[in-house]
Amino acid sequence: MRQTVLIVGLGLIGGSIALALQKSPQNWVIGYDANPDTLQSAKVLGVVNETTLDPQQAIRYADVCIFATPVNATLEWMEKLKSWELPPNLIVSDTGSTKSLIMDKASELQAKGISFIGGHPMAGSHKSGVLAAKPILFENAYYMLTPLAGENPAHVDQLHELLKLTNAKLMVVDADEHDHMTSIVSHFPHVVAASLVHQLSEENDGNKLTKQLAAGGFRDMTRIAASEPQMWSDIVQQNKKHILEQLHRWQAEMTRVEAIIERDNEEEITAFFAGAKNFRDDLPLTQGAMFSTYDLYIDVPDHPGSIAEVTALLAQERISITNIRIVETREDVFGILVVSFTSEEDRNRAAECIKTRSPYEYYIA
Ligand SMILES: NC(=O)c1ccc[n+]([C@@H]2O[C@H](COP(=O)([O-])OP(=O)(O)OC[C@H]3O[C@@H](n4cnc5c(N)ncnc54)[C@H](O)[C@@H]3O)[C@@H](O)[C@H]2O)c1
Ligand SMILES: O=C(O)C(=O)C[C@]1(C(=O)O)C=C[C@@H](O)C=C1
Repeated sequence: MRQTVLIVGLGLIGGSIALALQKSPQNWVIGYDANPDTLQSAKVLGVVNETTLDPQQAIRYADVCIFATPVNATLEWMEKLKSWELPPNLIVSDTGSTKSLIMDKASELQAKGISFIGGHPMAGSHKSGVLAAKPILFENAYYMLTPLAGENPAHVDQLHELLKLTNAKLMVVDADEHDHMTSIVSHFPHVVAASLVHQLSEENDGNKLTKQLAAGGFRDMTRIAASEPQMWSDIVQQNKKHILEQLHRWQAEMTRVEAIIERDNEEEITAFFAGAKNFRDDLPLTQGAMFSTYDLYIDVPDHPGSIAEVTALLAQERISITNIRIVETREDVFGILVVSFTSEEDRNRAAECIKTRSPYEYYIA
């Protein structure tokens, strides 16, 4: 079925959806963004088929409209829709990280005969903007849809079918349940990461050496503190109830940890870490293909050709690499080479190849 899709907000998420939808020649993607530079880049990079400066006009030709704007801006756009002239059978969706307030607003739209099906792909990055957009961002990630009771099932099916191009795992959930679940797996961790960075910043005021010592542990715990501030401000405002609930649980947890450390009982302290490790080891951490979990860390020396040597060995074994990057563990030392694969099997084969055919050490995180 030929479809015209209007995407409002062409950053990391809107741009990635636009690229994924263009995999089918049946889809024609029109893009709008409040930032003229983003709009220009989206056009030049082919992130969309066409751009518009007037979404109110462009929506008249759309079958589907997706808002991929920060969640407070999405509410504003939804309010505007009420007075716009819309085509019959238009399906409106969004990609927002919160769902309750957006679905409350969707009920107001439904009362006016506008079909709004909430959406949220559970993949992303601390990177933002159109330049970070990738068509594979959502591969294998969960993509939640939150249709209202009384939504036209044919519309849900149509949106589901369209979004299959993202290769995400689509599922339907209740909006409040969504906000509860995402508060612990996503929203509250962003608050904790930002607070840890604030804590380091204060410590660093006392001793400037402190931040130089931050290594892998601090980096891994705080990567998401580099995310887009406006986006997270909106999310925290919209999911205040559930985030505060998690924060109160965290305060109780810190009191519990404080008591464990005070008691100074080795067995109890080890059990505290072991309990967390056991649960963490079994987590089905699903991520977009861009951020594959099948990573191999290889300690390569800082001399020309060492990276080429590793990639050549893997190529000889016909093992495909999805990503390759260097992680800096220290400012003054050449980093660790992180090679990503699409499956555990490929990573195991690569590990065997590095072990038997190279002098380098490797580890799997
Ligand atoms: N970043 C993630 O990891 C992630 C993952 C899933 C869902 N989301 C959600 O998707 C949405 C977009 O996030 P993102 O990461 O793509 O952000 P982004 O900052 O990369 O992109 C947002 C885009 O929206 C544009 N914009 C801002 N206000 C606008 C407005 N009023 N009208 C039109 N355009 C406007 C910005 O110029 C920018 O290009 C947010 O609602 C976010 O909660 C983000
Ligand atoms: O990977 C990251 O950096 C993200 O923050 C992505 C992340 C998450 O918390 O997992 C962030 C917000 C979303 O709504 C979905 C995914």
